[in-house]
Amino acid sequence: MTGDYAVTASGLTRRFGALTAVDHVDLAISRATIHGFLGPNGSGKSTTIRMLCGLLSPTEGEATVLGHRIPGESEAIKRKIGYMTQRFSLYEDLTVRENLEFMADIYSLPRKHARQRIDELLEKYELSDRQRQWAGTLSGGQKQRLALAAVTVHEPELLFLDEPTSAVDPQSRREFWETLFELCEKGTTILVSTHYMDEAERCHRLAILDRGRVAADGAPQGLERRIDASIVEMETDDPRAARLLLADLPGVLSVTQLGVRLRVLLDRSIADPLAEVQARLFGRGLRFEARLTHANLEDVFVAATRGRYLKARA
Ligand SMILES: Nc1ncnc2c1ncn2[C@@H]1O[C@H](COP(=O)(O)OP(=O)(O)OP(=O)(O)O)[C@@H](O)[C@H]1O
Repeated sequence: MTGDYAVTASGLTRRFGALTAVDHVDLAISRATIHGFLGPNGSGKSTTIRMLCGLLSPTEGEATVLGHRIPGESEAIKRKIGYMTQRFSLYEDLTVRENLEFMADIYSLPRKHARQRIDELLEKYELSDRQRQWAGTLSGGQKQRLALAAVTVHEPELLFLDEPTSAVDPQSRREFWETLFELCEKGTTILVSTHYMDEAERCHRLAILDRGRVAADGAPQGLERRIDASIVEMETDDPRAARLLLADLPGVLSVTQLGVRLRVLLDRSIADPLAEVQARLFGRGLRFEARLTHANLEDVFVAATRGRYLKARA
């Protein structure tokens, strides 16, 4: 079975003292797909990735990465993967080219092959004319491109990208994702963590992590169809008052304001969510219009985490 999958995990768990950072996570990531990890700060995304890279030992559970077991075969895994962190892990006082040469050296690429590969990557990531510039002086988008070039010098079969787009602008994010799809089409498997819903939506499959557990797992469109909540969208002349009235209605998971519109998520157990919302607002001096609507990925995230994070922000 592991032949079909680049990564499998069963009951993968990591504790730090009393804290369970990753709590019995199961995974099956097909080869040549993009698999997303979506989750709030501290939900265990980085810790899971670090275990799968062989950098951190699990407290419990099992996993295979490209057919190798972790943690026992971590050394074999490290040669076949690329791992890019939020901070890009570049050597700021080396030049762009030296950063790539250093990585080629780590992976023992023969000198001639390394030179060709580095030229190819500099061209591909539009860094040829900056190859003698210190990496520390590059812009955020350029650093990101160099970091991706650096972790793909040895043409890894599997890429772990831990929030790779958190420090770059929307245009760079878009271009970065186009590159990920190109790599994926050529056979690379990618596991990417993100806080952005639009990025999560682009993954072939997605795991939503919450407090170390997989709270939902599947193709983004499937998750939207199978959501465990009802959604009422409404327009009102006093969104703030309506939001306050709805926030404590039993069964309401979250109320999000979008200009004059409100998006209300209610527990699936409520038989007639539209009637509940209307009953709460009637006779309160508000003008409003409400309707049931389809879920988007943010709704799935809120339902999977039972509104914990949006409610906390409201
Ligand atoms: N080495 C460590 N020692 C102690 N606690 C740790 C260690 N590494 C992570 N943790 C804790 O484990 C939990 C999960 O952290 P992790 O970095 O995996 O979350 P995350 O989902 O990647 O968060 P973010 O989105 O902020 O990067 C956090 O509470 C964190 O403080």
